[in-house]
Amino acid sequence: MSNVRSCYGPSPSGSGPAYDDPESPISRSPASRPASRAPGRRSGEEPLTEHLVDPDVPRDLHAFIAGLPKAELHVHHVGSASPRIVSELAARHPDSMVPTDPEALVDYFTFTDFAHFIQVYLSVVDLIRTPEDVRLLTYEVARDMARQQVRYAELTITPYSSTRRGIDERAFMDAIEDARKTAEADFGTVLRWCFDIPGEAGLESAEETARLATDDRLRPEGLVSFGLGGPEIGVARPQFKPYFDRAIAAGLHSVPHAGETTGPQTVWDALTHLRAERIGHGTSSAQDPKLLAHLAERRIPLEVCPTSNIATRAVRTLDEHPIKEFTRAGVLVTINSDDPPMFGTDLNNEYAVAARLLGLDERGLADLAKNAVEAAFLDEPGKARIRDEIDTYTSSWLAAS
Ligand SMILES: O=C(O)c1cccc(C(=O)CC[C@H]2O[C@@H](n3cnc4c(=O)[nH]cnc43)[C@H](O)[C@@H]2O)c1
Ligand SMILES: [Zn+2]
Repeated sequence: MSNVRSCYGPSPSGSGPAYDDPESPISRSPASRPASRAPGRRSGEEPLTEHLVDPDVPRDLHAFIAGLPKAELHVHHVGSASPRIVSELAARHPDSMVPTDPEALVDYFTFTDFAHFIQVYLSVVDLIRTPEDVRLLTYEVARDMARQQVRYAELTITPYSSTRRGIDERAFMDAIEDARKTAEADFGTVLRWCFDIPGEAGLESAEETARLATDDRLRPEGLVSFGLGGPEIGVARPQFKPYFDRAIAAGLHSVPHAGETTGPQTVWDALTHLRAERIGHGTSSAQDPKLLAHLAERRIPLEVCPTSNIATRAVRTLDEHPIKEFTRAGVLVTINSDDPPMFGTDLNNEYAVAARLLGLDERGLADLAKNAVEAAFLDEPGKARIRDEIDTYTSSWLAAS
């Protein structure tokens, strides 16, 4: 059993904050809620997961993070399905093997290793069977993001997994686009897509993903990048070069996972063969000083997902996470949640983890949030808007302190 539990269980730090989604059937009692934040510091509704409070991070800093406008660059579509969404989908498809009982989900979302995580992940993929399921998932994920003050997110979607399960490709694209536009209008969160190849599914999946991403009749307006996910062991990056070449030629950015569960050579391969512009995880880059120097010099960002790395056992403990080595080497670090409910985290918690591991105060956290804006595949006016929001929020927070 992993020492990191799902959102229903103890915190990554082991101190036991439990999931407190106000809509969750197992919200904590008011008595167990964290003390209220300083009055007048932020407006709007409660953050989604105020429960995730690292005791080593000052409460005020948690409150600052909760209100900080953020961008997220590495977060999976199906992996973002909250217990509330999973329950709703499981109710629609009662023959599914995914438990609906929150207590059972605690164990279900506890992983022995990366392969086990993928096995569980695919059982949740099996819950997405109709275009309406796709629309519901996408829209509700945006709602959850907006509650964490996420202004912009690049959501990694694996269209192959849906089309091979029989969802019509046109209806799939319409569903994500409809959800994207409605969510932006309703919540103000801008969504963009990264279509990823599930590498372990072979070159057939690469062909299908490249086709869906580059066919002008299908390609959704919100698509900005092309990725490669799933297990890395035995799934060499260079074989995907022709598919990335096609995607890049069609104007998409290259953002493969690399160095999550294998060594730094995989990151080099992603850079050399797949022309990666950002690296998903890149955790093992820390083992290769030349690689770190290369990433820093070329300003190739790492999409760091600390809690994910513990949950899948890619890294043993948070204190052993190489994030500090990345920043020390001058690498542009962005903070992300990967598959937040499955890993018992959310983006706010990942910022709190980063604050602790990097010793950041409010200004440091604001800079971290701006790293994600810099690394985003968003136009300059869009970036400037979020940066201004971050600066205004931070200045008024500090002025009130
Ligand atoms: O959909 C299928 O039929 C299928 C068949 C064979 C293999 C696969 C996959 O390997 C799907 C993996 C899927 O996992 C996603 N994901 C989510 N979190 C992570 C992560 O931390 N690291 C790598 N991959 C992750 C990713 O989007 C893959 O496409 C599917
Ligand atoms: Zn990922």
